[in-house]
Amino acid sequence: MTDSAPHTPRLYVETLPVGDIRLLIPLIDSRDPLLWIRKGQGMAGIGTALRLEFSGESRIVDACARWREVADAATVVNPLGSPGTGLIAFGAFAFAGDSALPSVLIVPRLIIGKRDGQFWVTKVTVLQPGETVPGDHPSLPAGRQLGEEYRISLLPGASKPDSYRDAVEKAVAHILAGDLEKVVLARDLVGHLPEGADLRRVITDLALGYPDCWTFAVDGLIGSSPETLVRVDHGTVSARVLAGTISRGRDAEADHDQAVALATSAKDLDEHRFAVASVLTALSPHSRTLITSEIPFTLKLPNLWHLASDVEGALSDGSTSLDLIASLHPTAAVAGTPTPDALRLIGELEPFDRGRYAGPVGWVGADGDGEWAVALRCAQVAGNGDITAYAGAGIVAESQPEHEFLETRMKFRPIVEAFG
Ligand SMILES: C=C(O[C@@H]1C=C(C(=O)O)C=C[C@H]1O)C(=O)O
Repeated sequence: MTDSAPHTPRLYVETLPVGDIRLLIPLIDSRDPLLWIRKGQGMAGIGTALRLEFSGESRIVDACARWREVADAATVVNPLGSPGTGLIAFGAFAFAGDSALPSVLIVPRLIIGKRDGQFWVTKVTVLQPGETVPGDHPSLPAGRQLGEEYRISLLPGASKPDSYRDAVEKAVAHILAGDLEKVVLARDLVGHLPEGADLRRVITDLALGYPDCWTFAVDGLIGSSPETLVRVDHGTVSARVLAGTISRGRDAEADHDQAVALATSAKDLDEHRFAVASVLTALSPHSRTLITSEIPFTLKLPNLWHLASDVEGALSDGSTSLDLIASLHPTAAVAGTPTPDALRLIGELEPFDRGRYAGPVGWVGADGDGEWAVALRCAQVAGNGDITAYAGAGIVAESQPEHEFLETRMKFRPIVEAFG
């Protein structure tokens, strides 16, 4: 844990219901946006009341413990009690324990939320010694117009197209040799953000283009993910597992044929089976009532079809959403099977640090409830404006390098188009 604060800050958190908020994106910072929305609902954050950093293999477990201390020490005035109200932290965790990028939990100074016809503002104050109540109450900030339009091309980074195809070939050879069953290999694209560029433009494009996905912005990690790693809400747990992908068809008939081809593809069903099994194995110690359908369904996104399975259950051990992401990450949808062998091969074949790509991104509340997605279809924007986008594909025995390369190209589309 890199957060070395000797004491736990005392947060004073006050939520107030407010009138209709039409749009959240105009409210957030143009260069350091904090956001979590789906179908226009969710939370926006402004400023930083508290930033906790974690690293190493124990980064998620450390975050669980530290968050409990922070929540226990906080005074929360919250007349609403619904998800996202009161004290929350936005979070993004690195995929790997040896990543150079820290994992973070960020408590904003101001949180603005909308959900199921309810609108609220939460103000977070770090109390000074002796202080018991801050002077002022939460109030709605004014939105600001988006900055000028810009277009950025994202080009191959450390992983060039040919080296990606080679890596897939090597991975298939390992699988055929019996070293492992599945590995997810990613590649990267890079670009640079112009001085003064307003990231809310990219976020608006993602949110409008992919309304059914989680559009997120946390510590420079920006994207729109279709995959719910885990959601905890008053004792219930749910997840949406995705693995298995095919392109959309050119017209309605071809599109339908593509969905049928995906739903009957032995290769994709195999990939999917590994992913569902890894989620069930991770969640079953925490829930005795997990339900998932026998066969996956096809999920239609603007850029592709996925095989999907929803998992749901009642929590039997009071786990928080952070406890569960510690158990779940990394799933076979983004690492492979068996996990240790897949991680070793990723380290060997991917010529870059994944950073927070394919790690958990989301939010946690004071009671531990929260929503976490797998950070996919995303890019990390560094403080100096450097942009790195990532996309990967699950490799199994039947995988073909060119096919997997084209699959990553489809998965890059949301982020490439939002910047481009
Ligand atoms: C690895 C990614 O996606 C994951 C891999 C998938 C697959 O291999 O079919 C599908 C959805 C995701 O679980 C990515 O988008 O980068």
